[in-house]
Amino acid sequence: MSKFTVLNHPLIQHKLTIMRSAATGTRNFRQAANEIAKLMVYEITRDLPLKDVQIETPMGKTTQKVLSGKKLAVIPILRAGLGMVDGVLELIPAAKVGHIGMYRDEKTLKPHEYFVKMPSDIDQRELIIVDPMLATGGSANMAIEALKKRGAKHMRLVVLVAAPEGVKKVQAEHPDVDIYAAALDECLTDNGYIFPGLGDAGDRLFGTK
Ligand SMILES: O=P(O)(O)OC[C@H]1O[C@H](OP(=O)(O)OP(=O)(O)O)[C@H](O)[C@@H]1O
Ligand SMILES: O=c1cc[nH]c(=O)[nH]1
Ligand SMILES: [Mg+2]
Repeated sequence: MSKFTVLNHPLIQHKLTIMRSAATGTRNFRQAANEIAKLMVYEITRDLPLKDVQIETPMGKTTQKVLSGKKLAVIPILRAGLGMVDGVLELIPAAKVGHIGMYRDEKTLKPHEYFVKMPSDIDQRELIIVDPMLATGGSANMAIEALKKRGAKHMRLVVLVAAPEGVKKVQAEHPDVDIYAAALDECLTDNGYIFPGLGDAGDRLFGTK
């Protein structure tokens, strides 16, 4: 079974409350999404491998640490996942970005894939899949499947708000994919929205309601 971790740093909780509030407009919603993504990536990259390098400071020679060059890629699930990409890239500016487009049918809640464009070497990269919402888990599962079909081997899923139903579904179908969330909410509503959640993340990020 994969790990499910809630990253509840006080700054993350504070910014998530801003996102949840119906009074928050597009600009502040978008800013908070990127800031939380950045804080979450800071937390989940604690285990990145380091290697020794010889450098020279103005005072003389020394051996110090740098990242060992593990290759990373950020994979936003469109549209709403785009709202987290800039935050991640602020900390990992050299990461490649692969896009996967999915929309959820409003009536059936079934996900539909409409776009996939990945870096050619995703089989050799550690993938960080980002999407603000993990509701039924259908979209995340289909995205992970699409990545595995293209050779991806190592990936983690980073979401802002998760519903228990979605966590259970991804863990059941993809026990190799660890999940990180800023919050685990109570439940899904009858029409498949997370409660208390933050509403429709894509619409709030892009002002399309
Ligand atoms: O866990 P699920 O039940 O599949 O729901 C979660 C999905 O729904 C939202 O996307 P949406 O379909 O609204 O597309 P959008 O990002 O274009 O708004 C969200 O960003 C997730 O991708
Ligand atoms: O609460 C939800 C569930 C799915 N997608 C969203 O944007 N919000
Ligand atoms: Mg949406």
